[in-house]
Amino acid sequence: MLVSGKEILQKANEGGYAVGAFNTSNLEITQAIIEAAEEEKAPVIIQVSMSAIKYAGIENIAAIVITAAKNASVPVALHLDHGTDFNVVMQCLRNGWTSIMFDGSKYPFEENVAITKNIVNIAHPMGVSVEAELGKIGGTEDHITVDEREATMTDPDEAVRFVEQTGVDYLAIAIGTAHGVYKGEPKLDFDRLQKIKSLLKMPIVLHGASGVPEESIVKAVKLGVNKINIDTDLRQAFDSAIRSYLNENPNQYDPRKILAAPREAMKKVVAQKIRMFGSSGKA
Ligand SMILES: O=C(CO)COP(=O)(O)O
Ligand SMILES: O=C[C@H](O)COP(=O)(O)O
Ligand SMILES: [Zn+2]
Ligand SMILES: [Zn+2]
Repeated sequence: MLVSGKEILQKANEGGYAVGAFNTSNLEITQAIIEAAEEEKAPVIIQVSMSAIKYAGIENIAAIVITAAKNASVPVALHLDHGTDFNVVMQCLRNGWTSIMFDGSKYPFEENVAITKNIVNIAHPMGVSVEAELGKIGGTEDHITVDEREATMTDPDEAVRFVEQTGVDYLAIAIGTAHGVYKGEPKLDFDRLQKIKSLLKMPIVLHGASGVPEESIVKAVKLGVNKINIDTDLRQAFDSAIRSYLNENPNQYDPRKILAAPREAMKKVVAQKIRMFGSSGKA
């Protein structure tokens, strides 16, 4: 069933577990996510970035995810990942998205508040939930020092003011994770997470969670993370499965046969993450 992001994440917050938010850009990734969630009897969030929307076409990807979500036996939300363009946010609202992230982290605080608040005012009457980002979650390839990374982390008091002024439903925070493939082991600022959760008590979102060791994920969930974003781990599962399939079957040219192996590999990763996040059996 297709539901709002808030419906899924409020329950996760009350129950002390996290829900996986997996990025899709096509049919096979969407099938892998939904099939794994159904087998695990878990709620799930399927998210589409602006570049994925550009790749697939907004109506195509909406039709794929919304149809699959409506037919699913578990709650599914369709979420815009890192929306930075007001017009794209409006297009998603018109095309049936049930959750929106407005990422205004590149703006000064007041400007981020103003744009986010405007989006909340439009989305909420439509039953659509809103995620915002405070602090900056960069990429692993951003060449910044540890001190610089620290300076981009979410300030707990600022987070309180931000949520009060915008009315967002969940907040993405920067506590040391980054998008993409980690070079070393990521160091998470758990004290900062604990402080933010104790002040806000709302669902907290962790971006850049691919490649973060299981014990850190489990600790982050215990301290109040309720939405965990995974993209890179699925891309890598797709990549290695399709390469080995084609190595072993060099004469295969049927796309359906070629894509079956990576779809299965991604499904296994999604199921394993769902169990790690504690949302198995929570549908
Ligand atoms: O945060 C993400 C999407 O918003 C995904 O992060 P990863 O690159 O670690 O998978
Ligand atoms: O946060 C970034 C996500 O992994 C989406 O990446 P993308 O913009 O390449 O689709
Ligand atoms: Zn961001
Ligand atoms: Zn992200």
